[in-house]
Amino acid sequence: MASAGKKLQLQERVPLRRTAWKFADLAVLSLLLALVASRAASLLRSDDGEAPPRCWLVALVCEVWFTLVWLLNMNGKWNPVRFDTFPERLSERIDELPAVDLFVTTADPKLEPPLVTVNTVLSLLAVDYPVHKLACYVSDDGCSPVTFYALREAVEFARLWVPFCKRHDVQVRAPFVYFSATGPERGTADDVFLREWTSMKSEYENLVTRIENADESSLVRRGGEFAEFLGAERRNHPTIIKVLWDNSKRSTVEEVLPSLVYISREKSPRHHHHFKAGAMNVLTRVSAVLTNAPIMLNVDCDMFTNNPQVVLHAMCLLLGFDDEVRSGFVQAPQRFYGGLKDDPFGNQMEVIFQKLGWGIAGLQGMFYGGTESPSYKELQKKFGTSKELIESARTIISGDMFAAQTVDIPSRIEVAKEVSSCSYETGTCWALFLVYNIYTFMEYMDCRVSARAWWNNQRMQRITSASSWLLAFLTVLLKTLGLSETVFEVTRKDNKSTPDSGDDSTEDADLGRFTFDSSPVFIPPTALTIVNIVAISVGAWRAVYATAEGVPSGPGVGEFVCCGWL
Ligand SMILES: O=c1ccn([C@@H]2O[C@H](COP(=O)(O)OP(=O)(O)O[C@H]3O[C@H](CO)[C@@H](O)[C@H](O)[C@H]3O)[C@@H](O)[C@H]2O)c(=O)[nH]1
Ligand SMILES: [Mn+2]
Repeated sequence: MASAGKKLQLQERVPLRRTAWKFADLAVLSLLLALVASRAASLLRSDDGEAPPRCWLVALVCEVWFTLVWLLNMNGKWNPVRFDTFPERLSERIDELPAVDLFVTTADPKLEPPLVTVNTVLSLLAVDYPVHKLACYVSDDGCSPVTFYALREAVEFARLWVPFCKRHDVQVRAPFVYFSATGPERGTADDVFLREWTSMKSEYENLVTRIENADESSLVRRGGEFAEFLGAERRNHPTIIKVLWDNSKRSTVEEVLPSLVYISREKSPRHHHHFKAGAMNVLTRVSAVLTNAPIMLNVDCDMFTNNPQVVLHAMCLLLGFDDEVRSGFVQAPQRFYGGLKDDPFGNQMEVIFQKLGWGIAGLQGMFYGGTESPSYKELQKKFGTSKELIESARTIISGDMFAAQTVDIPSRIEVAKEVSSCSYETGTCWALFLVYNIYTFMEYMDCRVSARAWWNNQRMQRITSASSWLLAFLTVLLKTLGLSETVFEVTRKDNKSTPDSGDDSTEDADLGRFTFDSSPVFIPPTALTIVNIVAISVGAWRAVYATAEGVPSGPGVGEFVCCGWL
């Protein structure tokens, strides 16, 4: 037992070397400083008592801001570390392991199909951890009898699925992913396995059919367990709590399933429900009176654990320090399943998670991503409200603060147009432009993310910073001034595990494309594009005119490249 000798180390903090990157960091920084210095100098120099052009000031502000962001970014990435965990060493401390409450939130049976939530729950029920120390709570803000029914059916399936996964050491325990592979992962030589695999697959298909055919009104008419859903309006109903599986009385090692509890918290038009945060608070309170585990793990309904040992890995980090207070939560990196090839929408964040995530881990510990994060409940309560702060800090530090650049480049172009004879731009600006882009490109190569993905991310950064970030800024401004309320729209989820293998060819063709609708979110980037196209056309005309007339006042190559790049 553990007391018999010195406990084996559960985790190791491995510093990652990045000497060459540090030089690159400094190179970009010195170019930025040189640019700011020369901009400031030329502003001061502006002779004849004439006021310097206003856009020069704007450019200076943008460049200073960009330099500041770079400085923060650089600091965040400076000394990255990786944490290696040794879950096998926990085997001798099994009795000491703390209980864990697993939380899943879902909000809308249409946008978040119950089958998606069911898969998340199944992958959690099947994790490698002492079963009687686990309890899973599902919060349903949709107050949907279909979601409840789906979970009820899922329990029956789980009684077969969980032992199957553990017997055969299945790696991905979300059935929709597991069965989307062409055949059983193991060699066909194993007869028993093959038979079980085939029968599990057909059990799962039956489950899918039952859930997909479930119909709200006929479920409610069934009465019994469903009676409480009768007349329950989504935004106005009392709390519904249902224990779908209870292993508290039978806490033997043979027990196959963790407890599973369904909760649809009370809603009333008179009280704000605070979206996911509100749901999490209710989950914390309900679990406190039922199982009251010291640790909780929070997962959104469209996620699953891709590693059955995830809770054990987390324990290595939560218990692995001499002073346990030092570790308040563990953040698993988000990997996207069914993500499109080459990240056309720039939202897979692989490079950010690796570069900045490990960097921040080296400073003080990972930032809180809002999900996939086992944590001590006490700390959660304490810092719960500061999540926005942490997230905004993340955005501020993150490498994609290109927002500055989007404002930056056009203003620089304006400046350049007024004084095209000014020559410093050719030096510092070009070097900065090249070094900066090569730097971000190399980061993608380093993380083994394709060049295409880099390009797509560059594009999307321009679009998001000019659209959603700009509007988000305005929204926060309006909210702060008390002029409007923020609304949260749940994003649509589906459970296709391989988007590019579907047979709906028209839908496939549109997968990597942007869908434009009437949303005002598209106005700013479209306006910017038009302005730049006009600028290029006018510039081209002026360049041709200037060459023809022999007057040296046409725009330079820099202007064209910058306009095009933007
Ligand atoms: O009223 C609500 C609204 C949402 N949710 C749940 O909250 C989660 C996140 O909602 P989603 O629409 O998927 O938003 P995302 O933009 O994907 O959320 C990301 O960003 C959020 C805010 O930072 C984090 O909380 C999430 O974990 C993270 O996945 C989902 O499980 C929802 O079911 C609720 O429970 N109640
Ligand atoms: Mn989500």
